[in-house]
Amino acid sequence: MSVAVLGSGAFGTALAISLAGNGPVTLWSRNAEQARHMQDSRENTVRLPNVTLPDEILVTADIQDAVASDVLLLAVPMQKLRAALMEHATVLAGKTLVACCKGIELSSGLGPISVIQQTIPDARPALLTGPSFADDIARGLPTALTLACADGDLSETLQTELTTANLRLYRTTDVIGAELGGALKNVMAIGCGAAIGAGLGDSARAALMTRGFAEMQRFALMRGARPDTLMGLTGLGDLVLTCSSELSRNYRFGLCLGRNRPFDSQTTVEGVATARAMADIAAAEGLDMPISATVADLSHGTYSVPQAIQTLLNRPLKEE
Ligand SMILES: NC(=O)C1=CN([C@@H]2O[C@H](COP(=O)(O)OP(=O)(O)OC[C@H]3O[C@@H](n4cnc5c(N)ncnc54)[C@H](OP(=O)(O)O)[C@@H]3O)[C@@H](O)[C@H]2O)C=CC1
Ligand SMILES: O=C(CO)COP(=O)(O)O
Repeated sequence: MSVAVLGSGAFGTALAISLAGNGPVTLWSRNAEQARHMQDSRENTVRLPNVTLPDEILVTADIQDAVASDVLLLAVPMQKLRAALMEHATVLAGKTLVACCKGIELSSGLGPISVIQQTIPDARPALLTGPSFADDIARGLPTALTLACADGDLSETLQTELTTANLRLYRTTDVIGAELGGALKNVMAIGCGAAIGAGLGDSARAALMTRGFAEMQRFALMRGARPDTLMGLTGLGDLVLTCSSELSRNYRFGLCLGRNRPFDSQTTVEGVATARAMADIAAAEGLDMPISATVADLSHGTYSVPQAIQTLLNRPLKEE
């Protein structure tokens, strides 16, 4: 089964490198100059420097080269997914499309699978998610991820085809749970980064992770996820990774908020839009999601860190 990756950012490049161990991979970039540079220099100097692209990877800016593959991995940021799909809707029709992004679309409140279903109705959608830093995957370090697909047969096929020497895939048919585990943990990572950045300590981080996880589960159940899905790689696993490592951009963004320092606006930080989406949906549904709402306000500059702390600590006491 041939594989192409659409989107040559950090994650798309890392996945292409890992999959190259299974055979030829096409890595598509929307930027022709960057594609040429990567193909010639065998390095993605912009998004994933200091890692060599194996010879099995063809980097191209010609979408026809990519859509000739059986399976297409979509490695673009969540808020860009719809535009990327719509731009190439004709050639993506009927394809197996595996979203690799983590987030909730702000304009619609939908996750990546639903966005694929809306834009390319006859595509066969799946999702690859879970705890993994692009750098780790690209360096061949062991990683375990979740492959989610509502079609059980396709789920098994993709699990087999996309597993590599260092990338072990588990499968689930709970696409809603898988989507939300990956999306919501980024919101909590921003909150944890802010707490550590502001010097609030590891105990505060543990409290935020635990109570944040309770919010993630509450939200996911409301949206129809299976109760156990978020206990796996896509929920708890990714929460632990992202809330505790400075390799995470969401966590680093939070650190800067906590330290009152600027953050590079060109860096992809999925949790900012997702926090807003999550807080708005929760408010409309009457769900109690204080950490998510606070992270949304903090990320968008409505709250300062001291205000955020006071808001969370001064709430009425309750049962756990
Ligand atoms: N990095 C990581 O460790 C991990 C990332 N992910 C997820 O993967 C997704 C992508 O993240 P990541 O690769 O790190 O992000 P990056 O910021 O490194 O790269 C994003 C890529 O998407 C491309 N892109 C943006 N908009 C479009 C579009 N409309 N059409 C085509 N390409 C587009 C960008 O192209 P250009 O350079 O031209 O702007 C860029 O190559 C995110 O949802 C993230 O949460 C998941 C697990 C790990
Ligand atoms: O999703 C990730 C780890 O699983 C990557 O996290 P960041 O997007 O915060 O860098």
